Amino acid sequence: MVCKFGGSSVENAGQIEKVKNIVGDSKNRKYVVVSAPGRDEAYHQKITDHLVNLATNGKHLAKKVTAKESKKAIFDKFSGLIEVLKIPDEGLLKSLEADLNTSLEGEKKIAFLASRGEHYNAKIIAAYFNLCGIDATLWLPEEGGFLLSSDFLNAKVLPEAHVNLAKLKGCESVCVIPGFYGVTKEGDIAVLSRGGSDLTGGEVAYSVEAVLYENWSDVNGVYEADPRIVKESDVIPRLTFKEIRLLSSKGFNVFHFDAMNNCRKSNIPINIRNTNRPSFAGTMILNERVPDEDVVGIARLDHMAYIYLEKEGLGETIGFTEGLLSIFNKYGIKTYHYPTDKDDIAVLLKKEDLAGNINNLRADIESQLTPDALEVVYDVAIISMVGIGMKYNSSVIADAVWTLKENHIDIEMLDHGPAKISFHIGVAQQHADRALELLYKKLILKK
Ligand SMILES: Nc1ncnc2c1ncn2[C@@H]1O[C@H](COP(=O)(O)OP(=O)(O)O)[C@@H](O)[C@H]1O
Ligand SMILES: N[C@@H](CC(=O)OP(=O)(O)O)C(=O)O
Repeated sequence: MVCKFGGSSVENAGQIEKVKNIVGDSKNRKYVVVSAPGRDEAYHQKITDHLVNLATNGKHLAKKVTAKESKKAIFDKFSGLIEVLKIPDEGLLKSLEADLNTSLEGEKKIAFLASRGEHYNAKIIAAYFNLCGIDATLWLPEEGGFLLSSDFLNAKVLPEAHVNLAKLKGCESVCVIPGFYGVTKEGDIAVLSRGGSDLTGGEVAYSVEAVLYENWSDVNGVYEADPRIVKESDVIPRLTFKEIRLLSSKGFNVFHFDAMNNCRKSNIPINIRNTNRPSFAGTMILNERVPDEDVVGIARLDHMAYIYLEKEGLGETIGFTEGLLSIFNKYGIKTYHYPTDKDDIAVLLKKEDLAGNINNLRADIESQLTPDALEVVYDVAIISMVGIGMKYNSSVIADAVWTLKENHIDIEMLDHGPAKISFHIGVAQQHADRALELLYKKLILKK
């Protein structure tokens, strides 16, 4: 079994003790992937964010934490862990200090520093396991060869990484593996996208042909809707890979949406569980389940915008959509949906991605595609209903539309996913919380 423990599960000594108990509870928990500690005590920021803030000279954290303050927060976190867990220091803090003063520059510096949270946490956790009588071996990506592409801040896993990880198969002791980072063929440290320890866990599970990938966090499983907004929301016992991929790409931040790809191919189930409530079964993610309900989860993306274009016959012009998307690509802007019709198209994206880009983007679209009209609509929330049962009952779309109409909430956009297991409704951001609650009550709570 592979177990990944997220930042909240390894945030402080008390949490790390819970992790030790969970790992010690079953001999099958052989591969333990750990994140950087979650939030620090002084600023309540993730240690990874402090590390990026240090690397960017204080530009990363919005609430004006200086690079010096971040450095202190990182140092305090690790020295606190070493002290409370009674880890023999053996130069750990000296080596951390040296790393924090790296002479690297640019993206290499950001990636290297960002990786230090996982690096030092794994060292501390492996040492702590051994102190507590769990025979543990530390497997470092730079030594074992978790090989990544040279896109330093959003690296991709290379096939050789699987070959090297597979060497861990049959390992006698518990292998402690830092998540989120790896090494390029040139020997530089690179990181996966944010939340990437989930990805490391998935790659390990695939490589060692695990029977189960446990993903431990601070929630009882995947909830039907974000539990911070919809209080009545309950844990979903079973989800398919396709459903969780849709939900997590649309705002369910509990699990990285690319982390299940290899598990899905190899039919390795993923179990989302709570480190603070290990007796709860959590959510099981599988290739197949019985669709007892139409809508199983409702996700939401906030503060979106869409660019609306009108031009006669654009829907039938070969290459129009491709040309449009390549313009967004040029500015590094991620696009979400692009519903299209005979004479118009709308492209959904994050409002924040337009900041600083909108003038140039508009100029490029106007000169290259000569639209008759181009309008930008800001502050839209996209609510996504997902469930394999919808394939057999699309009348839930009518229920959703009627519920919003009855409550005087205008629909800005409606898009039915081609697999017929999702549909997306855009509403003004100001109505987002109410719309989510109303849709939850109508489509899920009615059960
Ligand atoms: N539908 C959902 N179900 C469960 N958690 C959700 C959902 N949507 C958003 N979340 C958030 O995801 C968080 C867990 O993911 P994450 O912050 O990555 O944890 P970790 O740091 O332990 O990896 C929860 O604390 C919760 O606030
Ligand atoms: N620490 C990294 C990687 C990660 O996966 O973290 P977490 O498990 O806390 O989401 C990040 O913050 O992006």
